[in-house]
Amino acid sequence: MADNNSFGVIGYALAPKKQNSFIRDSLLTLAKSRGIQLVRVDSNRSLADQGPFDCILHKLYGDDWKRQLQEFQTKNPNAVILDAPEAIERLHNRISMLQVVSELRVDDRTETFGIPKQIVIYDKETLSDGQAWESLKFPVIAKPLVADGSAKSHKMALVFSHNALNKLKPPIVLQEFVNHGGVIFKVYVVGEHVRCVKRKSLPDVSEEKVLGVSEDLLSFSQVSNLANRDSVDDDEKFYQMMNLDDTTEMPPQAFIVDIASGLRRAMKLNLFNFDVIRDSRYGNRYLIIDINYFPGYAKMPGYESVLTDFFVDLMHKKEIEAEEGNVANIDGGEEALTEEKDESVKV
Ligand SMILES: O=P(O)(O)O[C@@H]1[C@@H](OP(=O)(O)O)[C@H](OP(=O)(O)O)[C@H](O)[C@H](OP(=O)(O)O)[C@H]1OP(=O)(O)O
Ligand SMILES: Nc1ncnc2c1ncn2[C@@H]1O[C@H](COP(=O)(O)OP(=O)(O)O)[C@@H](O)[C@H]1O
Ligand SMILES: [Mg+2]
Ligand SMILES: [Mg+2]
Repeated sequence: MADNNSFGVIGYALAPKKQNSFIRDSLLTLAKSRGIQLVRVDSNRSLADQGPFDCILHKLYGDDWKRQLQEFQTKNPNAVILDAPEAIERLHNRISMLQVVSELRVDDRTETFGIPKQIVIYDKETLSDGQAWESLKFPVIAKPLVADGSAKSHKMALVFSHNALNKLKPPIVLQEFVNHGGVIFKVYVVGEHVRCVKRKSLPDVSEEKVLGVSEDLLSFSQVSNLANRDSVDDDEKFYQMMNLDDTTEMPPQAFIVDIASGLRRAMKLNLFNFDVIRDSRYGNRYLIIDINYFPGYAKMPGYESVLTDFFVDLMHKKEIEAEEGNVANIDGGEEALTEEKDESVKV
């Protein structure tokens, strides 16, 4: 329930692990000091029976949850759903996830970007049919087609030759492995805020290594996320483990911001991150390999103030839109509060 000092109540619906990592006292306290109350949605009760909420922050899956959000929105047309389930769903499939990158244009830069060459395989028969993968250069990374947050959806395999393909279980995406110096850039987006950090990635694979490997398939999972947040009590130590103490140059911030803004608008999402690698063959070519909805923001130093600023901003925009008599859902599209009057509050 809203108290007198509150100008915004945000209901959060998160899986227990996410709740533990994201909803920290430091976030609650800072948000509260700026008039934002974060209230847990009770998963044992219908969402529509709870509130009042100005906004729902969520990372839950399934038809039942989607129905609950719809029901809540019908009952509370002025509430903001962060983000729309239909927009999030695009990220649950590793092909549709990256399609949006191919459609994106960023002008006037010396850097270029794209996605690695990839194909999708739906069944075992296609896997044994050489024609399907003959245009791909090995090694390739086999990724589960579905990216639904399950442990299974993060299980990858580095495949050195086509002989190992029969060990894989479709539906999968086969994506060319691109040498990138063992460093990955993670770009966290919170509305208009964009923060790029570097993390450890898979090491480069040389031609000799490909020829010399005894195993033709190497399985791995969440390489860039090996330090367990819960096992590292000291924030400083944690950041040291996750962020590389090396000399790898960061990509130009303006370039990253352009891509982030383009993705935000195209996907109509406010809360996401994307993984970028720099192709070692060129030095100024960047490849986007993964996009995640509502990622581990708590790993971003100072996440409390970034998220609080975003919530405060959102409430202001909502207030203005309400005065104009034009409120419903927000999406990541367009600039804030544009002239056009459609049914959405824009951020
Ligand atoms: O939990 P964390 O902090 O490791 O966050 C995970 C993300 O790590 P990152 O912020 O990119 O380092 C992680 O990113 P990656 O896929 O590892 O690039 C996912 O976003 C993951 O969500 P899901 O399992 O795909 O639904 C995120 O997991 P959830 O907490 O959302 O389940
Ligand atoms: N095409 C690629 N070339 C080189 N390394 C890659 C490629 N795709 C993925 N990786 C490595 O594998 C890791 C996991 O892949 P990713 O697509 O990000 O899956 P997840 O959703 O589990 O994070 C990346 O963080 C990166 O280290
Ligand atoms: Mg990733
Ligand atoms: Mg991912």
